[in-house]
Amino acid sequence: MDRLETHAAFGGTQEVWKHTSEVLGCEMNFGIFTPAREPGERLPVVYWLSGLTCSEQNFITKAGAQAYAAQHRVIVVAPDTSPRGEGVADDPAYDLGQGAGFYLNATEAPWSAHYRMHDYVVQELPALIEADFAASDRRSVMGHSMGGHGALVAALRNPGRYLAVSAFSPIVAPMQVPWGEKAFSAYLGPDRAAWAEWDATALLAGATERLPILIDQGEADSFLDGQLKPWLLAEEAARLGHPLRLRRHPGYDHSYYFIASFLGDHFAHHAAALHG
Ligand SMILES: N[C@@H](CCC(=O)N[C@@H](CSC=O)C(=O)NCC(=O)O)C(=O)O
Repeated sequence: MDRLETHAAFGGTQEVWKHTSEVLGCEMNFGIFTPAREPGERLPVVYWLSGLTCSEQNFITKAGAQAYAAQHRVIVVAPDTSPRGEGVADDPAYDLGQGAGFYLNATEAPWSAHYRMHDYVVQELPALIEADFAASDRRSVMGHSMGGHGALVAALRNPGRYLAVSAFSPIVAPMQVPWGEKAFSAYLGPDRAAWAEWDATALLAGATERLPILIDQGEADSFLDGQLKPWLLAEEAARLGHPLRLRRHPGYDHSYYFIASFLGDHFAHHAAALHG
């Protein structure tokens, strides 16, 4: 494992590391912010999952997360959004292939050779973080757009693994929107029954844990009506009695300006559970 960057920030350290992922079969970068801590102290970890076209850099450079992580004494880990490299399948479109891993385990060639982002972010990366950094095994997950979908699905598929979950502008029902239909057709094939295992709205009825969900959504988001449709998850949650808070914000778009505006509320939500 190689450290590519280190920067002092808010009394702690923002780093970027490169490592070889056995699960993905390629080299991967991730960002990790570690607050100031006592010698030997281990801190809980917030995993951030980014959206389409992102690398590990977008969140660590644009969201302003380090101030909140330092305030709440949590580590923040931000992985890349797909396997990468010359030997990894890709597509010229921004919403498929490298930069668009959708946090699932692909079953269809050529994608199945490397695209196992669910197992990477849920299993392999936390195991590395908890072995090689000052991290405890108290975890939470949040994300944006495709990464919001990833956060919701990671929590719903893995009861007991995360103490909190939240999302900004998530793709809540990928089976019902063009981004998800395109990616799931490629990565999972034509059987829509297989798709349901990676769709938060479809998974909610079978959830064995009622972990509260916090969602923030901008009303000036150009993807809101076509790709995101957060009301689909909110309606299903209401039907099932699953705790979900959907906050709609007039004037805010899909960008990191929106994320930065409300990220402090998400850190407070996560920290309450992680330190509780
Ligand atoms: N067509 C656009 C779409 C890319 C985009 O908006 N990406 C978002 C996430 S969208 C859902 O997953 C993003 O986070 N972009 C990075 C950023 O720093 O803003 C395009 O190709 O630009």
